[in-house]
Formats: sequence, C-alpha cells, structure tokens
Amino acid sequence: MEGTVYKSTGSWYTVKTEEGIFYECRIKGKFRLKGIKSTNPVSVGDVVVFEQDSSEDTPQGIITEIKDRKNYIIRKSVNLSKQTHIIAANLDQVFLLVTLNNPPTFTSFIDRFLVTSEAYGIPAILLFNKIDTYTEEELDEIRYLAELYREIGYTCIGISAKTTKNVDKVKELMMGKTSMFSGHSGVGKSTLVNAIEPQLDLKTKSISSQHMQGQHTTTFAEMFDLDFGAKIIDTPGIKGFGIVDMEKEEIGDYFPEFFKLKSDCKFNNCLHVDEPHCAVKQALDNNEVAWSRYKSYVQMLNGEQENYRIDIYGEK
Ligand SMILES: Nc1nc2c(ncn2[C@@H]2O[C@H](COP(=O)(O)OP(=O)(O)OP(=O)(O)O)[C@@H](O)[C@H]2O)c(=O)[nH]1
Ligand SMILES: [Zn+2]
Repeated sequence: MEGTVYKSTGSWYTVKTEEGIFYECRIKGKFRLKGIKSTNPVSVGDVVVFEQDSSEDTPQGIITEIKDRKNYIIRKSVNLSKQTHIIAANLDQVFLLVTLNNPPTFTSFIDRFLVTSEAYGIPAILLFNKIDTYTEEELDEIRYLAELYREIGYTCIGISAKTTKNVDKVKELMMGKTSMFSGHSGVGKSTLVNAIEPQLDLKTKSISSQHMQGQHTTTFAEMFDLDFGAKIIDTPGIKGFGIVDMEKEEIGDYFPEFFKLKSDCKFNNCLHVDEPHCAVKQALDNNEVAWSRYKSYVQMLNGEQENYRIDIYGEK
C-alpha cells in the first residue's frame, strides 16, 4: 500500500492512504538515504510504501520504502553535530510572512530565507501582513518591497490576517498544494491559519513556548488537510527555514536576478565582488539590481556563519 506521512512521533508514523484511511506505521530495519545522515529516516510529507499489519485491530503497517523526495527541509540535530533532522518533505511552496514592525522583518532576513528556499528547490511567496496597521508612508515601503521582489519573480501579496483582507488570494494559491508558513515570531502565522480555516486548532502556540526552544527537544511537524482542498505542514516551535550548507560559488546562483546575469560576467566563476567585467556589478551601477539584495549577498558571501549557516529555527 502507499500513503503520505502526516505525522511522526519518533518511532510511529501516521500514514494516510489515497482512500483516506490513516495507518499507524513503524519502520522495519534501517533506511539508508543517499547523501544525508539523518536522525529520522522518514519525515512528514514523505510518500511511503507499507505493508498492512493485519494482526491488529487498529490499522497498522510497516513502512518498507520511501519514494524519492522532490525536496525536503532540514535542521541540524542539536546534540549530534553531523546529523540532520528532516523536518518535512515534498512541499509545493512556502509562504514567508513579513511585517515592517512588530516585529521588524529586515531584507537581510527575507533574502536569506529566499536563498534557502531556492537551494531547497521550494517556491517561496511573500505575504506582507498587517497592512491594516500601516501609515501611508509605511504602505509605500511595502509597495516598494513588493515591487522589488516581484521584479525578481516572487509572488507578493499584501494581506491582513486580522481583517482577512486578501486571505482569499492566499487560499487560492494554496488550493491543491502542500504549503508551509514561516516568519518571525509575532508576524501573524497563527492568526493567518485561523483566518484560513477557523476550525483548525493548531498547537503552534502551546508547543512553541519560548522555554522549549534551544533545548534539544524534538519538534514534530504535522500535516493537516484543509477543507478547501489544501494541505499545510505545521512545524511547532520552528520559526525559520533551516540551514543549507553551500559553497561561496553557489550563493549567487540562488539570487535569481544575479544568476540570469552570470553568463555575461567575464569569469564563469565570478563572485560578483572584485572581478573585472562583472555583469552583476554593472547592473547594480545601473540600478537594475537592488542594493539591498546585493548587500544581503555580500553578507552571505562574507560567510560569517551566522549570516547563512545559522540555524534560524527558534531564532528570537
Ligand atoms: N493588526 C493586525 N494584527 C495582527 C495581524 N495578524 C496578526 N496580528 C496580531 O499579531 C500578534 C501575533 O500574531 P500571531 O498569529 O500569534 O503570530 P505568530 O506568527 O503565530 O507568532 P508565534 O506563534 O510566536 O510564531 C497577535 O496579537 C495578532 O492578533 C494583522 O493582520 N493585523
Ligand atoms: Zn559577476
């Protein structure tokens, strides 16, 4: 039988079949996954093959195979430094909630998030939340940012989770897909999920309480079916989008507007810093590339671990 993992609690996995039946499954033996040392072989969002265990009253099964993932997000395991924990797999898209203030979301954070999503291969959408609270000046800033990121190719929507302004547009984008919401604490993730599906009572609040963070508690992601034919993956206690180790030469490739120009740089391994005849720097001088983006890029390039390798889960 085949199904999708909706929940994992360490040794048991809740798997839903296409017929809509939930099975509690375990893993037989050890799964080796190419290239990643993971503390959990199977994660929420995985499509798995399992054998039904007919000896039990409640539907149970044994997972025998994991189908290839189209993508996955990870976090470093806290105590086992070389190990990673796969938080979720097979996401169709991720929404980043952004607010200008309360809390402030800086472009460096947005850019780091977008680079990570590019590296993961997960399309990202920017939701500028709390538009009901902004002054005309602040709205101008939002419009400026939205235009900047639209130009690069990212979908941007101004919303109010509180008044439900444009929440229907978010739902439209979610239909038929598996999504995740990210953003700093207080940007309105729970409020938005509530506006989208009031019946759904996410545990985000209780589990993500501050004292749990930073400890080596394992956070269990969970997938939920929404009434209008969408799925969301909730990751209690996880605010960010994880870590991707990347080489300096790769970083520029995850800035889509830089990547487009790269073939016009004189050197094919151009880092767009001091090299002569660099198309990115040229575009920057012509105001065709945003300074804030270039600044984020240089920050990430200059590598200080905290700039891009930082584990932004549970960030404060
Ligand atoms: N005015 C206004 N307030 C909002 C909006 N969205 C959320 N809020 C408020 O912002 C505060 C934080 O919202 P939450 O939904 O708890 O934020 P969160 O992102 O889930 O926060 P964490 O659970 O800490 O990650 C709450 O007081 C909400 O009522 C909005 O669109 N407009
Ligand atoms: Zn260059």
